[in-house]
Amino acid sequence: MKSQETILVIDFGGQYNQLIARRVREVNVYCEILPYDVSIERIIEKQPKGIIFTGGPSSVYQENAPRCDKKIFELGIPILGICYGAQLMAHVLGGFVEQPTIREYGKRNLKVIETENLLHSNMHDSVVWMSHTDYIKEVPAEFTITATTDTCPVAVMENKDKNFFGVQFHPEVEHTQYGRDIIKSFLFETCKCTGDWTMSNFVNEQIQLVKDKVGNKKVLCALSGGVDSSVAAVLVHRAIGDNLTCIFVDHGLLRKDEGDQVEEIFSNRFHMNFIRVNVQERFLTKLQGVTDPETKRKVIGEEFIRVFEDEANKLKGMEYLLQGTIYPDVIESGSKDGAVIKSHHNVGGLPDDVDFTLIEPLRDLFKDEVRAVGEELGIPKDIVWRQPFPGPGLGIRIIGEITNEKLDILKEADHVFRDEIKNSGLENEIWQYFAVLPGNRSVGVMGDERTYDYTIALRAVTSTDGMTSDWARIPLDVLERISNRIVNEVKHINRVVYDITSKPPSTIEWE
Ligand SMILES: Nc1ncnc2c1ncn2[C@@H]1O[C@H](COP(=O)(O)OP(=O)(O)OP(=O)(O)O)[C@@H](O)[C@H]1O
Ligand SMILES: O=c1[nH]c(=O)c2[nH+]cn([C@@H]3O[C@H](COP(=O)(O)O)[C@@H](O)[C@H]3O)c2[nH]1
Ligand SMILES: NC(=O)CC[C@H](N)C(=O)O
Ligand SMILES: [Mg+2]
Repeated sequence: MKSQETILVIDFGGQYNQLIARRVREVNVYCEILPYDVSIERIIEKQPKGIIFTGGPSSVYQENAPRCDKKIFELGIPILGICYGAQLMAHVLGGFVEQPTIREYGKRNLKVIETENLLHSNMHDSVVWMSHTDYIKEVPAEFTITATTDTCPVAVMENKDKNFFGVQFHPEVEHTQYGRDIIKSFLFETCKCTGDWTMSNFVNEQIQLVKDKVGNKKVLCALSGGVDSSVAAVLVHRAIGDNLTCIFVDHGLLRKDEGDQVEEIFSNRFHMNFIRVNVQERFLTKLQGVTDPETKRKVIGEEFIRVFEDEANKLKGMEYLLQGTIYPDVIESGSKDGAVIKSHHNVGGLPDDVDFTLIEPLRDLFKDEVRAVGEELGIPKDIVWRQPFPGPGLGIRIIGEITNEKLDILKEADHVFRDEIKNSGLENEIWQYFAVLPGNRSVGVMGDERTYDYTIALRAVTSTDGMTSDWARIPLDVLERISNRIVNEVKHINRVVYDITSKPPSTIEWE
């Protein structure tokens, strides 16, 4: 049972739901996102201090629009509705929502009529960010309108007695001038949160939870040497010591020399049971002829589990599987009514028949929070700040079929790229950087000869949590050096391109 103050974010399918969660957590208040049709019992069980309804693409007056249980308004818990969430609140409590002739997208000037709970006097007439078609025409009884815009008669509505608030704009996005203050005001003034979500509390609580759950039984840890699984392993090792055995799978889709480096670090620097399994051929055979990205992910996800099962059989008595799954893996693998962006091998890519009980202590955390836990646990900085590397590895950085030849080319090109980033001192400024082999060939000329060879795409992004990202502004002379070195040093590459798309609309990995 979690002891910290909890805010529930009820998901109506909005684009910014994760941002809402981040805004809450970054002021040290724990929150969880739940689907709109979550049962009222589940909500009560979580004992939330407050509830936030997200935006969403539907219109509340449509027959099959997503709605939550009406009883949510009878729990005596403060509710903040954002956009669709505000419209839903108005609709359910007896107001009126309809489609106007003018839509509102982008920045608007908020005119404050009354500075009640949500809007302190310093928020007068500020800029807010809107993204809606429908609007609240009439507020329910006992609600007052506290702010408007030129085109929106109800930009903020409040029922002070019940602590219900509706905002038509999006306080969670940066463009809303006082967005953070509005959310803070809801959390600290209205919900009376104190901000008790800290990483040291989290660590102690998780250690206790793992002890209670596992007792004297044995746990197998899927360890990649990456940030998430290293943090998960050290945390669980604190709880159960030598009953933990880490399995590192070398599936042949790792970067140049990575297998040896991980083995070296974990056998020498950490005092944990560590086993490296070399199953390069096994994975490549399974992946033969596979070109579809989702199929690749599922094949890799399944093979991971089969390898863990084989190892567990050898070791005997392993009931639990510890994975470094984090929140974005879960979100991107698809929520209810949300789209499946890509099946992360450790979540959506898992086979249905898994023999283990999973332990995933980091499942609710964003990447920057995982890093904070790592620091809290005293894990060396080079591991905590290592760039993320996906479990399916180079398998999802080779577009189309994976062959030994393509793997060798990609490993070399990626190595040059990383080496040059390091040489230019940009290592800590870029969140993630790697090479991709798109698999197409094009014509070039080298030493007066025609070539018909592969292209390498470079991908480098800045981000805080991997949920959104921008392409890194690598200086042109650095790019030039990288390109020169790759075409000179890596056989079968005659062209280098740089990916300049943000996420969204792209994703960080190409598959
Ligand atoms: N080669 C591997 N061997 C064993 N387990 C792995 C391997 N690759 C991934 N996993 C498991 O899958 C989980 C998810 O992989 P993911 O890459 O997201 O996390 P990570 O490797 O721990 O951290 P990072 O995101 O920093 O790379 C890992 O936490 C780990 O439990
Ligand atoms: O362990 C993982 N298993 C996966 O299947 C997977 N797919 C993407 N990633 C990593 O997640 C972050 C976001 O990636 P995308 O923008 O490509 O979805 C980036 O950091 C990616 O490297 C994965 N990690
Ligand atoms: N962003 C939203 O939540 C939009 C709500 C609703 N679909 C509208 O267009 O008004
Ligand atoms: Mg990884």
